[in-house]
Amino acid sequence: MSAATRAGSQPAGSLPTGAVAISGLVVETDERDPRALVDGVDLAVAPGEALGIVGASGSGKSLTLRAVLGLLPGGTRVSAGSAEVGGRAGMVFQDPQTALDPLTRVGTHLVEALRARDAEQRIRAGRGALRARALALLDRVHLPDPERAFRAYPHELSGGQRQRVVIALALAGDPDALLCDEPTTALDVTVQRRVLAELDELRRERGLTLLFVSHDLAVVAALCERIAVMDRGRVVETGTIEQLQRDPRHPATRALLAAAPRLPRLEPDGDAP
Ligand SMILES: Nc1ncnc2c1ncn2[C@@H]1O[C@H](COP(=O)(O)OP(=O)(O)OP(=O)(O)O)[C@@H](O)[C@H]1O
Repeated sequence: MSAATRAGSQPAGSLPTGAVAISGLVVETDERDPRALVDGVDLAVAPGEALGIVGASGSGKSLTLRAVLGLLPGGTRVSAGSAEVGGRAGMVFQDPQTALDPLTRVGTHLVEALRARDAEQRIRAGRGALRARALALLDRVHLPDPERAFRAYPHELSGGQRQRVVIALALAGDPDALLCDEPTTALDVTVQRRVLAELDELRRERGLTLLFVSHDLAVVAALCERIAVMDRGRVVETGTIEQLQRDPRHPATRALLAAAPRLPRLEPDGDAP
């Protein structure tokens, strides 16, 4: 999907492929007496960079990410500034249930996504070729039995497997940037670590830009070289995890550090629970 949300009059599409640019972004409630939910956010992500947005619940992380995708929820709107991504964006959200139609087999989801991407490039592949590409994607995200997963309905897979399917689905669109909103929050800690390792590997392999939202500083620190801390609709501090740990300046940063005393490293082991 190519996504751009803008309130200004600049021409779209001038960003380098994979770059994300958020500039003076204000998201308000869509009321006569509007309230600012995101209040002047500036963030730039270079192609191939991983930026984490971390903050307490309600700080405006999801709305910022959704503004980049042009997918703000009803009742909210961009009232100033802009948020855009250069090239195609793939998204991975918290709840695989919402990304996967329960009545549609995993293979069908993937084949449709691949066909849509082909159509953008005016390519028409046959069923067999699409199926082979779908199976390769399921294999790529380390699903233990791609053939079985291809035939399965979403509820027939574990939570970790479903989230891998969602990642495969995002990859089917051949994204330049991957935008993730709490993609592992619903998973238990071991599975969470493996899915994060998977995202990290994909990112390095494909040179993907990553914009990753979480309330959990440990998760963001494991994956992202730069971290933006949000509080009440604003970015209050930005830095590497080392900088934030050494010299946290904002109370919101200190609170997040206190909630994540141990900052884990990723430990990929190839297993797919
Ligand atoms: N559709 C909506 N209409 C009105 N207010 C909304 C809407 N969606 C979100 N908000 C409000 O905007 C603020 C920011 O929400 P957002 O979802 O971006 O927070 P968040 O940091 O992602 O939190 P969480 O970690 O809980 O998802 C919150 O106060 C929330 O209540």
